[in-house]
Amino acid sequence: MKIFSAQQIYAADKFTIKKQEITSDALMERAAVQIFNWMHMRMQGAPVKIHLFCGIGNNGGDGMALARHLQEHGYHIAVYVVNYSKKRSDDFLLNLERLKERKVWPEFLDSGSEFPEIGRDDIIVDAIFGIGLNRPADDWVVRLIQHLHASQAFILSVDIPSGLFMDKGVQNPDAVIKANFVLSFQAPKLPFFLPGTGIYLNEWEVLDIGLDPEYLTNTETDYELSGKNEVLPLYIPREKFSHKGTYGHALVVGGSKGKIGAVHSASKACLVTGAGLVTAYVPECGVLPLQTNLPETMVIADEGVDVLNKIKYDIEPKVIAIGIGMGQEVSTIQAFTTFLDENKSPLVIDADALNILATNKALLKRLPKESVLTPHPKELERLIGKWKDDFDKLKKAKAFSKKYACVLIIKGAHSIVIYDGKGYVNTTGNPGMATAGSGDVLTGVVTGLVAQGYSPLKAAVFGTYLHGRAGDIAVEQSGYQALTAGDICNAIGKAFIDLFVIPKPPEVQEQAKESEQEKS
Ligand SMILES: NC(=O)C1=CN([C@@H]2O[C@H](COP(=O)(O)OP(=O)(O)OC[C@H]3O[C@@H](n4cnc5c(N)ncnc54)[C@H](O)[C@@H]3O)[C@@H](O)[C@H]2O)[C@H](O)CC1
Ligand SMILES: [K+]
Repeated sequence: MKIFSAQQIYAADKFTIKKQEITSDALMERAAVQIFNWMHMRMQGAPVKIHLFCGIGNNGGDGMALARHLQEHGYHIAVYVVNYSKKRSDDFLLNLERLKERKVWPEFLDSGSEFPEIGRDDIIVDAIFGIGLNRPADDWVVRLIQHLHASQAFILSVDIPSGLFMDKGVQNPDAVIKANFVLSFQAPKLPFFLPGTGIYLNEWEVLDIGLDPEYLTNTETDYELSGKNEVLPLYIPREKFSHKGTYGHALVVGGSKGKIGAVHSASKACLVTGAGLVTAYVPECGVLPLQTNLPETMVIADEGVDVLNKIKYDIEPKVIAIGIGMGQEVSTIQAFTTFLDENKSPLVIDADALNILATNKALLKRLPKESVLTPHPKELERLIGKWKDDFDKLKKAKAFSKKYACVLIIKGAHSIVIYDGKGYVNTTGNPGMATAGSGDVLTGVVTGLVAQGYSPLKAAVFGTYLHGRAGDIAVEQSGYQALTAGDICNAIGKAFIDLFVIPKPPEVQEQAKESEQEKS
């Protein structure tokens, strides 16, 4: 699914209005009807008080039009105009008039107003600012936002939580609505997925307001979401007459005394992702544990006993994962440098190899094109420098990926794969996966995919999805706290199978759950 910028959404509006020969208020009406239907289906006429806070732009216009539909269906509403500017949009004014025609008189709030009382069990509709926010909100609006939070009522935000910018981070946390739910038009917005801004919403859903498909299909976006629909076409089926050679030989280089487990996790993940052969290259101390615990992998011992000293082998791997548990001893740094000079295979680079690259930036030039780098936030900072906010981070990450022609996987709640000026935002995964070794498994999965012939970019996007999905499947058994990297690894097979499971409609899922409960 594409993630559009604010400018692209405005352009889509224009295009749609022209092509479908409709007025802009007809588009607003569609948006309002969609929200109304969503609410009506859930509330079924319940006599809960709904407070609608509407700005004076088109987001506020949506709120006004929604208020009209709620009123027509007998809902108990109170409408407020958050009067932060004299510059009202035409469609806001039109919908204000339509509301007045129905004898609904909104209360106008400004800097001198006493704010309305809101019950804990009431519902707040937040239509104060939409994607048009372009400067920080006035102090009194910030006070209003705090007042809404203090009520503890459920907050439903229209399009985007008010106070979030589309292209910059949060400067004043008090100036942003914390939404329980966001109903966003046509496509989700980038801030929903970034750590500094995503914390302002619990859940989101997209409502289709019928923007023109021609525009939506033909417009290239800087970001897109990677869900099941996007990754399924990447899947390469296994051939009947294939053999292990078909699926590539992967080499996993890393480990040091006390950190051999990292190589175990990555190698196992590589195997269960489908690589034909996996060889682990470790210091001598790693040979016995790996041979004992992971007999399906082959092991090559470095001349170093506790750390890597040479990185010499006589196989020709299709792909090499390097860095996990490797440490940064002087001899290891030297071995890694020599390795980069001689290496011809595609690379997946993680952990200590990233830290070595960060402190010796000249080495970055020696990476083969399309190397996959998998930094967590601290490793990323060492590579690209400090950032002002998430948007600045993405800009710097894109510049880095361009400069070194590499694929970056920025690990996080929504990992983002960066390549060739574009970001692929992952949709799978859960907080249980913030656990030791989880990243080693990701490295193994991506490596396993490259071994089988996936391009590095496809391997990064698909691998990140599979890794998260495996975590989601595993957490159902383990719970968040007890989830281990081993559980994620063991669920990778199920994540593949799940690609081909067609989700049942919600009511069927509900019935299945109920009959499960009855049985137990
Ligand atoms: N295709 C769609 O998705 C549609 C979305 N709709 C809704 O329209 C808004 C965007 O509307 P817009 O009028 O451009 O922006 P806002 O409602 O966010 O209004 C802000 C308004 O106020 C000015 N402004 C910005 N920041 C401040 C500030 N801090 N203080 C004071 N004033 C400010 C700014 O110049 C704007 O004029 C979108 O989110 C949807 O909700 C359409 O209804 C249908 C199509
Ligand atoms: K809003």
